[in-house]
Amino acid sequence: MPATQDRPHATQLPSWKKLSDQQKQLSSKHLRDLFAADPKRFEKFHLQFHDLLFDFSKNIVTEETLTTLFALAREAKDFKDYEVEEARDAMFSGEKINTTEDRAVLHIALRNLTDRPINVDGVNQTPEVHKVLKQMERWTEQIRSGEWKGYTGKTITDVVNIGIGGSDLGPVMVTEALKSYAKEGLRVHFVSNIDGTHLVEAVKHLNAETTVFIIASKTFTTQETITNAKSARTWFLSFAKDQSHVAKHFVALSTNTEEVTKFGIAEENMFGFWDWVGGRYSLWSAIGLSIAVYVGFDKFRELLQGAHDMDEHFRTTPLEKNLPAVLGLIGLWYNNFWDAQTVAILPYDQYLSRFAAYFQQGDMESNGKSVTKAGDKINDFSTGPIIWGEPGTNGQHAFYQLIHQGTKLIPADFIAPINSQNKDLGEDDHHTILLSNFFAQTEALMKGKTEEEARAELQKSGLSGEKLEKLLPHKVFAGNKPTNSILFQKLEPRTLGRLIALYEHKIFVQGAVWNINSFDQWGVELGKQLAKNILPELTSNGDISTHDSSTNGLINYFKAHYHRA
Ligand SMILES: O=P(O)(O)OC[C@H]1O[C@H](O)[C@H](O)[C@@H](O)[C@@H]1O
Repeated sequence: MPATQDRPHATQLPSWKKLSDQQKQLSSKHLRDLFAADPKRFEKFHLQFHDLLFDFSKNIVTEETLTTLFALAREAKDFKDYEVEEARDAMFSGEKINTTEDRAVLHIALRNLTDRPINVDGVNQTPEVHKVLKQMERWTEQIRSGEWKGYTGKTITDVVNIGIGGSDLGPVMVTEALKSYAKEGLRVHFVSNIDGTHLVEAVKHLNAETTVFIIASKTFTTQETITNAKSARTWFLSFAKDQSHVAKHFVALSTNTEEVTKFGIAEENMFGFWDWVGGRYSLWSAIGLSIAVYVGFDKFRELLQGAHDMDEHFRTTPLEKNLPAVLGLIGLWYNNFWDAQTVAILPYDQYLSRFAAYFQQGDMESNGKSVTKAGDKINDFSTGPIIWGEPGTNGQHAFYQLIHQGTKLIPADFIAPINSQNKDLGEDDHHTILLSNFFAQTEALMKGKTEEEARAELQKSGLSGEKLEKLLPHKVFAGNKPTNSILFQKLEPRTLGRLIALYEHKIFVQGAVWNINSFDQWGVELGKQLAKNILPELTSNGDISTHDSSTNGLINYFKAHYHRA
């Protein structure tokens, strides 16, 4: 790789320049015209993978745009180590692509249920992965069958996962998504926030005799998790009294045996994983134990299988037919050439209510970077988008107004099952109503409503003259708002696995084009460091004057009004 001063930026690449020109040409066109000009647009711009249908025809793209995006993904060899396909191969072969932490990135190994060896430093990781899966399976069955008893000999009814970030969001999202597969009489709860309220409210109605705590922390040093775990232990011991009962009620998911043992959890109750599992990619590892116990190990295995299906697709399919690549490159198109700052993820499925929140961490922690892998400051293009969203149709009654008529461009992903898990509720079919909204919204966002159409509508409703003219501009929809539509048969574990892995690899593709490290997260450190300094100041005597006037003012105001007990 050339020295910093000789390295071209992504923006100087031939395809980048072409895309910039194409954007200028396309900005005078409307999606309506693109559809009118080509009746085969849907046929051309959709892909299918097993039960997933990915329609990207309602994007402001032409075949030329896509060809140039694929070219962009393949060039840029001269300023980085890998183009996208090479970067992908490097990940799959266990290379240490997380360069700032000198780690491999192998969540794909966690769902490799085959015997294909995946080596790190010459050591095949597959047998170890399968060993932990076996251990998880055993424990899951013990809990679900009632064989594992609490300290008074009762069957476990409640499992509380204590973790935060990647050790919380994945299990929260997936247990919600697969709720319909849950075992009757076994509940899962999640405690993540250091705010004591979270723990207090979670355990309020639980019985210590029938509750198991899963302490989930890759590092086992995360302040929130360890504090919550200690308080959970205090709560538990206030009933169980005897320290020896902790063994039957606390298990740990971690890479840090030493800290787990120090906490008082026996090694046999620890489920391990490895430094090559990033927190936000860890639901497939032991971190998924709460999922496995809730839905059963077979279903957890199906989830892994689904992700593995997508891994294989991503690994072996040319970019042109590769779902994560197309999703990623279209996202990059808006991010870098249309100045879109955000992406809305809008699942028309109540079970996917935490999907957007999950990928807030997945995407924003991965691609929220402003230096390249080589350490060059990025100041001429934008990296990871802001991810947000809520399930439809709730979002429609809340924030869609801004997507339709605001001044910002918000590309959106619409996601829905074709068949609901819940049918025959009464007179009306909820699911067709739900899906009619999905189709209507994507159509409305694409087409909009012209002034002529709005005028005709107002006239039809009996309005005319000045009244009509006054109202008219408010009734116009510009349209031309891009959306992706993803439909799948039913929210089954295997499908969910495919869907999550699709978004994971989308993040990978974008990070690879931008040449950033999508697998570290140094940005979360500074606040943690400062909080460590501030904590003793909150309980010390007298006013604080070591910070800026705002921070001093806030701390001193807090101290003046805080009552510890
Ligand atoms: O699993 P842990 O080591 O407790 O880490 C939990 C979380 O905290 C960190 O601050 C990171 O930002 C996350 O990526 C991580 O998932």
